[in-house]
Amino acid sequence: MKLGIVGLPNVGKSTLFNAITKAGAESANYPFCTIEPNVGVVSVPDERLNVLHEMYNSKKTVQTAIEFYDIAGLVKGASKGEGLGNQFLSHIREVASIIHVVRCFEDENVVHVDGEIGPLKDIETINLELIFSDEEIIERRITKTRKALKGNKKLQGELEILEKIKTTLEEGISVRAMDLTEDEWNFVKTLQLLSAKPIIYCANVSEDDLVENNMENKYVKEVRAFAKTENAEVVVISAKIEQEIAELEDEERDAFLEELGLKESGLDKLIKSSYHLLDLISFLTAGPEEVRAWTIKRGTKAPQAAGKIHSDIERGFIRAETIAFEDLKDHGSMAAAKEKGLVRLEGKDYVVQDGDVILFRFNV
Ligand SMILES: Nc1ncnc2c1ncn2[C@@H]1O[C@H](COP(=O)(O)OP(=O)(O)OP(=O)(O)O)[C@@H](O)[C@H]1O
Ligand SMILES: [Mg+2]
Repeated sequence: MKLGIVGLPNVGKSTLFNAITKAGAESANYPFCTIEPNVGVVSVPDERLNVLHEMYNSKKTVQTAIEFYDIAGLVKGASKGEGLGNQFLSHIREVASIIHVVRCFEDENVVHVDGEIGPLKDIETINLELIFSDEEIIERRITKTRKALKGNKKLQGELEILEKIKTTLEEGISVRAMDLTEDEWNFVKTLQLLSAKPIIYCANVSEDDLVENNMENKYVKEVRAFAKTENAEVVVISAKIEQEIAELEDEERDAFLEELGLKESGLDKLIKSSYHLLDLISFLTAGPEEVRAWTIKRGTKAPQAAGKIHSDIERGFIRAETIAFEDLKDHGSMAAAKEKGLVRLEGKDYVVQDGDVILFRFNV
């Protein structure tokens, strides 16, 4: 489950990556500084764990993690081999979701590959490369499906979706913006299209905009307007400041954030949003030894969730003693919540919800 950080050269991708992962990837003020993708594992902040940690007086807290890929800058013509060309399109193919960094800061000292700042044009440049690459895939697939259709009439439905996708791509619109049924999405997922990947637009603003303008400027507005057409989320950050913040110790960090008038760093917000973008949720386990968040796909049933902890628990699954985190928090302890009848005994068909605190009963 990886996210790829994508964008034009020199817009702040590696700076953001370093801030998120504290990894120290090379970032520099020249285009194509990054060639091979950097990979970083990032803990997902979860305040619920702090509450449980206090409640259980646990020895240890374990957060979940996701992986970020810092990909090389993409330029116009990449789908035809320009810049670093198909090589990084293939890196994008490997990730489940995309963080698209868009330059929204003015700084004469930082080169823009097109000579001027223009978020809409930048977004379009990147998206079109992904769209061109998808077009090739779709065309090949349509040819193949037409041939196979002669022997198998069932493929007619698929062909219709493929044609619909082709038309959308030809209009320069990403597949993720399409209005499709659940069945159609399930089919689309099998096609591995780049423009179908879920996306967050990450607007990278200057320090001044962060402090003085409440993270808004005319560029961010452009990004928001575009993102809306795809129902995509926008997260505003200042990568440069975030990198500075990331280098601080926890206490200094809190003080600095307060000084800037921020409740949480933009990064924490970005990481949380990224987690949801991957369609992941967390269930929690708690005890005196450890409190821990576990990652599952939304829609996972109790036994498979248990399998994340240990395959024996999945195999011998009896039931899941489950309580919603908020209920547990409101009552202060498991015993009090139990008394109020808030702990449910869930069976093998129960679909685990985000924030469920679970104790699995099993038998092997
Ligand atoms: N919010 C910001 N304000 C001002 N300068 C910034 C901001 N974010 C990044 N920069 C600067 O922009 C330059 C390019 O950053 P970075 O190397 O992270 O870009 P990149 O997108 O990874 O580029 P490449 O595609 O070449 O790898 C650096 O000098 C960095 O300090
Ligand atoms: Mg870079």
